[in-house]
Amino acid sequence: MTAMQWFYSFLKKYRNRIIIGLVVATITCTLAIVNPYIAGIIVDDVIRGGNREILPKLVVIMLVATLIRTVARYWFTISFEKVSQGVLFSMRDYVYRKFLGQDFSFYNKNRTGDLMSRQTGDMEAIRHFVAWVIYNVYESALLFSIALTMIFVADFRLALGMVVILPITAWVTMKQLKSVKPAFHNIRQHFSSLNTLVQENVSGNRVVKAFAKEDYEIEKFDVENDGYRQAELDAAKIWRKYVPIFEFLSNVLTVVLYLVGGFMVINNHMSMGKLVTVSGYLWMLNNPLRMAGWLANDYQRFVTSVEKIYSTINIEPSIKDPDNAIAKKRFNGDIVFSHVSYRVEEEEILKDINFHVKPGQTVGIIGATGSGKSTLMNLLCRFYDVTEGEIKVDGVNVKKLDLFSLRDNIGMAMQDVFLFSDTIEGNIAYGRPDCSFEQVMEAAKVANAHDFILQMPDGYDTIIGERGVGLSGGQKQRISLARALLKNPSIIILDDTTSAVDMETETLIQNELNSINANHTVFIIAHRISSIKEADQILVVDEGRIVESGNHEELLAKKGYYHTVFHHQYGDFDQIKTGLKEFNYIRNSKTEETSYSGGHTSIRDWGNEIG
Ligand SMILES: Nc1ncnc2c1ncn2[C@@H]1O[C@H](COP(=O)(O)OP(=O)(O)OP(=O)(O)O)[C@@H](O)[C@H]1O
Repeated sequence: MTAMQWFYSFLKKYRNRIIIGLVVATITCTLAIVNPYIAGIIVDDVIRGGNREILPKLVVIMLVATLIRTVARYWFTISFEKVSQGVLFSMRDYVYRKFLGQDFSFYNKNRTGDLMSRQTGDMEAIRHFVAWVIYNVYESALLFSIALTMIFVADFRLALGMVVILPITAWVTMKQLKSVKPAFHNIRQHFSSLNTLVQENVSGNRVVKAFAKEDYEIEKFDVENDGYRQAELDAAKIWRKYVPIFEFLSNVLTVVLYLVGGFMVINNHMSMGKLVTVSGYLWMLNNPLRMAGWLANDYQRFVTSVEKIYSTINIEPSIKDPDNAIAKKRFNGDIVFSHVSYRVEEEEILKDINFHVKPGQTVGIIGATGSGKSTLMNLLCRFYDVTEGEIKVDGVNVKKLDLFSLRDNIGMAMQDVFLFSDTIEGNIAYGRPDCSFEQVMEAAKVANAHDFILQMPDGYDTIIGERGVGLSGGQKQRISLARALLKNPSIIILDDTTSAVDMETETLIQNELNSINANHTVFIIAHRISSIKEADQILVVDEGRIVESGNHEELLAKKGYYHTVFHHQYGDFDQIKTGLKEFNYIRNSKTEETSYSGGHTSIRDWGNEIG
């Protein structure tokens, strides 16, 4: 399918309405011949022939024709506006769905500003084409043809003199269309870049301010802004060259008419009334010629926008539902990674990963930054596909599973927390909008968010900003955790979810999680050993490989990577033991309202205290 065929598929729905609109436009164009024609009769029969009694009748006909033209024109312009809005609505919806259906790779490659431009500026160019350009092109061509026919009827020699203009006009129009095309592509490119810059600066305004980079960003914006202005000027430079040509051609018509026509009237080859009639048709010839340049521009803008949108959405996502996809309401959470490797171009991100997680188990994943921990989970969720090996959930390769079913069974609290501009309740209930308020509260309690939410100005109804502005990092993480838990999924993925909360809160969250864990397979990605120590299985990832696995005690006994990290985080073990004894002594001798909640403090807390 070409870009134009794709566009036509939206227009098709309105074919009847467009045809009716064009029929009405035909009527208005045809009625345009009435007034000049009657003007000629008035000159020849009323003024020169003295037949005054027909004058009122002629005037009434002129008025009625004008009235019908005005009403009909109003009707069909509104009709085309409605069609354009309808086309735009369906197209915007389609493009939006396409965007949402795309995979992570699509969003890695496309800038947000570009995608925004497709949905705004490009859509507007299409709306303008449907609402205005279609009927104007039709009307111009029709008016021109009708006028030329009428002049032919009046006097074919005069008409032949005017026809000479036609091939020249067609040639100039084609030339303009061809030369403005790259200029409009350039404009769209600059518009997208400008959009991207504004979007990034608005989203990242805190970073800009924190680094006092306002001047730098303004300079960058000025460069883009100037680029956009220049692109518009370059395009204008091209099409402006053609405006005087069309203007000249339309004036040539006037000159030809009065020169040839006047000559014929003087030599009595044509009546004065006919010359008046023909000169009345002149605007019907001139206007289309003057409009030709503008219409060519608008058409080219429209073509560029359709091509841009189509090329953006005409990318098949590499991750999609397989044929005969297997869907399951609830998975047990049995997960097997078997010889899984993941490569991006030449870079091996994950290499020969093997592990088995039984339903209800908790798996801790630890490793240096950039070692591939999040990628493991991205593969499980099929945000990307493995390049080798396979991942099975409940014995079925994830590539054979229905994507919705797979992802609906996974509750993920991502490393990079994104909260919507909505109430806290709305954010937590995002995955289960039909849940009750009590369920929202329950999830918030497990995520240890309930208390701080109640302290917010409107509690659960507090509106939080686009990126959760107004909340601390730890608070955002806890809302994101509550959002993941509320789905009650069979698989929970917590990617660095408690990195920004204090140790005490983390302990509380872990205890709450432990109480609900039986029904869920849980993955906890963390840098702090404290977060994963209790896990049934801990995977130590280094440079894309699992270098160690086992539970906490087994890994310590191995005296490998995990052991080293443990000692980095907790210092000397014996010293910790002694320290813990002292700490417990101090704590027990304090009031019961010690800041460390009874029973939750462990070696790791102490380790961090002294660390
Ligand atoms: N789709 C991708 N395209 C290109 N590179 C990728 C892709 N996915 C992952 N990577 C790269 O793979 C490496 C591992 O990334 P990953 O996010 O899994 O690390 P991580 O262990 O979770 O790190 P951190 O602890 O900092 O979150 C990084 O170098 C990352 O840039």
